[in-house]
Amino acid sequence: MPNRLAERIAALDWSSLEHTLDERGYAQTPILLDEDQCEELIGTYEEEERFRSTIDMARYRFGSGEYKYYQAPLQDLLQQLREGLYPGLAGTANRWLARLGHEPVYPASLPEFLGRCHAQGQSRSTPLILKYGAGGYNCLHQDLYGDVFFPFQAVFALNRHGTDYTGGEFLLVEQRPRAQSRGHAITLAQGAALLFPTNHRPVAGSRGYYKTTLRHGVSTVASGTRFSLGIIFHDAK
Ligand SMILES: O=C(O)CCC(=O)C(=O)O
Ligand SMILES: [Fe+2]
Repeated sequence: MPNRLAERIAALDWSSLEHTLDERGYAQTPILLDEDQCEELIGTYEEEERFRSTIDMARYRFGSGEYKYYQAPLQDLLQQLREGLYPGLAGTANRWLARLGHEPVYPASLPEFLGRCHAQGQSRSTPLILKYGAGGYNCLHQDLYGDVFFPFQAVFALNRHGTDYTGGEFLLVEQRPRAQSRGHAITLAQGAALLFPTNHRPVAGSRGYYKTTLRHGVSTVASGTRFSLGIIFHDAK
């Protein structure tokens, strides 16, 4: 059987994604995971041996809901997504560094980048699946798990907004220097990903680029159950 996920990843229009990332800071991909693949991933949720840890978000006051970090080695689907999305994002990560006056630091491939994480003692796998029931939410946060971090991450909607759940919009809040913050509420199609900055982004100002700080979260799920998949590229301490 042809590997359709690999084809869909290979067919991504990076010049358009890069343009959108540069202009808006975040970009949605077309549908990369079909319904069966989304269901397969949701199905892993109860298979405890696949995970290295389970977090009850209320316990840490992260929100209300639960998430689980997949144990390495990742299943093919997750490995393909993580490796396949990395190179296009690394180009933008390096371009953004240049805009802020820094040298490029992100290597071209995920294995090289993970090698750096591991050399810094960050070797715990970070891709995760999240589940929120009615009333669930995720407080605004950043996912930095050590000194080495990749400046983009991806989140996939695994089920259908409006059908499987209502509410539960993805939230991205951009804190501008000496100005009020701007919020974006985003609903993703099942199987599509949002690519967004983990930490900062450069914005064009009248005297060159300045840096804004981004945080993300999820608004309250009004009804149903919402599942999502987070692809974080750096490993954790
Ligand atoms: O459930 C969501 O959409 C947010 C997930 C999240 O915080 C992440 O992937 O880092
Ligand atoms: Fe997150």
